[in-house]
Amino acid sequence: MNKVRQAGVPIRALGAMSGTSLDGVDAAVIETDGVSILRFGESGYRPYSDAEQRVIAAALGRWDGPEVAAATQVIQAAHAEALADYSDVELVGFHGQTLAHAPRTRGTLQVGDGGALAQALGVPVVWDFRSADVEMGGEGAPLAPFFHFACAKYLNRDAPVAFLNLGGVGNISFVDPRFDAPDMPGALLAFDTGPANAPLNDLMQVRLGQSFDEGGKVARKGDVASGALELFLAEPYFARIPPKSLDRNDFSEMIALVGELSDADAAATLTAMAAAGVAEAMHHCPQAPGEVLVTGGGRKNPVLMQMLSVSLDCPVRPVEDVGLDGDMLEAQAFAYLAVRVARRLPTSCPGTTGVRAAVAGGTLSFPA
Ligand SMILES: Nc1ncnc2c1ncn2[C@@H]1O[C@H](COP(=O)(O)OP(=O)(O)OP(=O)(O)O)[C@@H](O)[C@H]1O
Ligand SMILES: CC(=O)N[C@H]1[C@@H]2OC[C@@H](O2)[C@@H](O)[C@@H]1O[C@H](C)C(=O)O
Repeated sequence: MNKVRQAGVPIRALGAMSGTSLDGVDAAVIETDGVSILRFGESGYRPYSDAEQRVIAAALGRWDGPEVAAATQVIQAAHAEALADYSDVELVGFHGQTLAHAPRTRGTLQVGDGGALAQALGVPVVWDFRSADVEMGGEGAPLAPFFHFACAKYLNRDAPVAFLNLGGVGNISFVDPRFDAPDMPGALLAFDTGPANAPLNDLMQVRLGQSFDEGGKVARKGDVASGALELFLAEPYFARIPPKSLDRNDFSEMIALVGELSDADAAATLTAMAAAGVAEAMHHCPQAPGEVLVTGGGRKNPVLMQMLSVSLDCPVRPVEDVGLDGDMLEAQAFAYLAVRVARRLPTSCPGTTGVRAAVAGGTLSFPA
C-alpha cells in the first residue's frame, strides 16, 4: 500500500494556507501519522505582490467568471513557487484560497487545482478540504480544530484549553484533551467568533492607505464608541448557537458604524469589536478554558490582546508562550489534515462544523 495511505506510519507533510487577509502563502512541514504530532519542521512565506493581491481581491465574493479564473491562476502559480523548495516531502495539504463562502446556500469555494499541483511538484496532494463537509450539512469551517486537538495533546494539556485564531476572521476551538479522539462528543467545540482584523484592515486602507494597524498604534490613541459597539453586538450572529462560520466580508458594513468617528476612535472601536466577538464566544463554551492560546496576526496587536485580557476571565497568551509558531499554525493544520484525509480519518465532526456525522473532507490526487 502507498505510504501516504498507511495507518500509523509517520510521514513528512507540507501544508499551505492562503488566508483571508490576502497577504501571501504560508507553508510549513510537520511529521505526523495523522493522529499525533511528532515534530514541527521548516516553514516559509511567499508574499503576494500588490498586483497579485488586487487580482485575488477582485474575485472575492464571486463564484465564477473571469475574475475567478484570473485569481485561480495567481493562486496556483504562487503555491507552485511557495512549495517548490522543500525536500523529502511525502504529502502536500493544499487549502487554496477561499473566494466565497455561503455554506447554507451556495456552498464554499476554495480555488487552486490540487491535481495540477501534484503534477507540478511530483508529490501527492490533498485539496478541496471543505466541500464534503458542506455537502453533509456542515459549515465547512473552521477546520483547524482537529489540529488544535492534536496540539493540546502535543503540549501534554490535561484540562480544557482554547485556541483562538485572529486572522481576517476570528475562530475559536474549545479543546478538551481528556478525550481520546477529536470526534468524540465533548472533545471539541469550534466556530468563527466574528470579524477579527478584516474590518480594521479595511478602515486603515480606506482612511490612511495602510494595510493594517501595526502594533495597534492608531487604535491606542482612540476611545471606543460604546454605541457602535452595542449595535455590533446586537448582530444575531453572536447569539446563534455554534457551530457557525463567516465569510470575510460578512461584517464589512461594520465600517459604516464607525464612519463618523475620528481615525483613532474608529480603529479603537473596530479593535474592541473583534475582542467583544471573542468575549461573546466564550459564553457558548461548555466551561471556561484554563487558558486561551492566541494564534494568527491579531496576536501581534497589543491593543487587541489587552482588550481580550480585560474581557476574558482566563489567561490570554500568544501560542509562542507554549512553543508553537502562530504564523504557521494554519499551514501546519492543513499538513496534518492532509495526512488524516489520506488515511480516511475524520477532519470535522458535529462539534466543529455542525456536519451531520464526522467526515474526512478532501480529495487526494497523485502525480501521474
Ligand atoms: N504587527 C502587527 N500589528 C497589528 N496587527 C497585525 C500585525 N501583524 C499582523 N497583524 C494583523 O494580522 C493580519 C494577518 O493575520 P493572519 O496572517 O493570521 O491572517 P490570515 O491567515 O490571512 O486570515 P484567516 O485566518 O482569517 O484566514 C494582518 O492583516 C493584520 O491585520
Ligand atoms: C471558509 C474559510 O476559508 N474560512 C477560514 C477563514 O479564516 C479564519 C476563519 O475564516 C476560519 O473559518 C477559516 O480558516 C481556518 C484556517 C479554519 O478553517 O480553521
